[in-house]
Amino acid sequence: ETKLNAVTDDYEVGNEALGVGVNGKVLTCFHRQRVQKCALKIIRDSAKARQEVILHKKASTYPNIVRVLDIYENEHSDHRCLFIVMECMEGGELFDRIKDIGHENSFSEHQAAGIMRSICKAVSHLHSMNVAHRDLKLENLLFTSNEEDAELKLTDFGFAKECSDSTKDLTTPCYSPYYVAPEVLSKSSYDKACDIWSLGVIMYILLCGYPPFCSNHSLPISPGMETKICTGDYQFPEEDWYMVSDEAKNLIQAMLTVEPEKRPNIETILKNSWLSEFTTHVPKTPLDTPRVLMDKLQKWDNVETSICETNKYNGMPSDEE
Ligand SMILES: O=C(Nc1cc(-c2cc3c([nH]2)[C@]2(CCCNC2)CNC3=O)ccn1)c1cccc(C(F)(F)F)c1
Repeated sequence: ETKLNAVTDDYEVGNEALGVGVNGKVLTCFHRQRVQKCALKIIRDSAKARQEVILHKKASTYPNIVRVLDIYENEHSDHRCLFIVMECMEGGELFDRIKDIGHENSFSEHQAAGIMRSICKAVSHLHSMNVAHRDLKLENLLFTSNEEDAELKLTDFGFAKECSDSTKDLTTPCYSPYYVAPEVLSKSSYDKACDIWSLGVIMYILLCGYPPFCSNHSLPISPGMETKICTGDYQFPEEDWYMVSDEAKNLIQAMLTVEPEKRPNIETILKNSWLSEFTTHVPKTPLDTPRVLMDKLQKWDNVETSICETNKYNGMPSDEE
C-alpha cells in the first residue's frame, strides 16, 4: 500500500533536519488533518531502498521498533524517491540522552540494564522473523519523549537483511548437499551474530562512556583498531570499571566473542540475569558515562562523518552519486 499521490497532499514537510541515515535524510513533517508531528525519511529509489522499506514496515508492528505510518513513492528533484513517514521520536537519540542525564543526576548500571533490555527485545523481535539489523548503534536508538518513562525504539533499516535459515531448511534446500560449501550452510546465522557483537559494544559504552575498540589517532578505523576488533583485544580499565558488577562484564565478554558461531544468540542474552532481573538485581551505583560521553562527543561526531567520507573516497558507490 505504497501511496503514489504527493506526500505534500497529506503532510506539510518541515525544514527541521533530524539527521542523515544510511540511505537518506530525515526531516520533521506534520499530518495536515491529524495535526500530528511525524518524521519523514527521503531515500532515492533503488533495490536497497525498497529492501529498507519492506523490512522496516515488516518490523514496525513490534514494540521497541520506530513505527512506520505511511510510505509514498514520489518524484523528487527529478529522481524517483521513497518517503517513509514514521512516528516522531521526540526524545531524540540515546547518544544525546545519556549526555543530558549527566546534568541532572548520575546514570546508573540499573538504568543501563533497562536500556539494554529494550534494545535486546527489539533485536529479538527482528531475529525471530529472520531479519538482522546490522547497524545497531547509539545513534539509531531513539526515545519517544523526554519523559523519564519514555520508550526506547530502534530505527534505520538501511543495512537490514533477511537472513532466513532456509539453507538449513531441508524442505526447500537451495543447494545440493554433496556440493554445498560450509559457509553456505552457516552463512545466514552470521548476520544475526553481528547484531550481538554490536549489542556488546553498546552495553560497554553505556557503562563507561567510551567504546571498547577505538583507533589511537583521529582516523575512523585504523589497522591497529581492526586488529584489536579481530582479536577481541579490549579491556575494562579498573579506574572506570571498578564499580561495575561482574555480571555486566561477563555479559559484555559473552557478546564480544570473536568467533560468530560461539557468540550467544539473542534468546540466550535475554535470559541472562543481569537483563532478566534488572528490576531488582542490578546495583544502582552511579557511573561516569555522561561526563565521559560529553568529552568524547565531539570526536565521535567527526568519526561518524569521516567514515561516510572515507567510503566516498574509497569509490564505494553511494546512492547520492
Ligand atoms: O530525531 C528525532 N526524531 C526522529 C528521528 C528518526 C530517525 C530515523 C532515522 C534517524 N532518525 C537517523 C538520524 C541520524 C542518526 N541515526 C538515526 C538516521 N536514520 C534513520 O532512519 C525517526 C523518528 N523520529 C527528534 C529528536 C529531537 C527532537 C525531535 C522533535 F522535536 F522533532 F520531536 C525529533
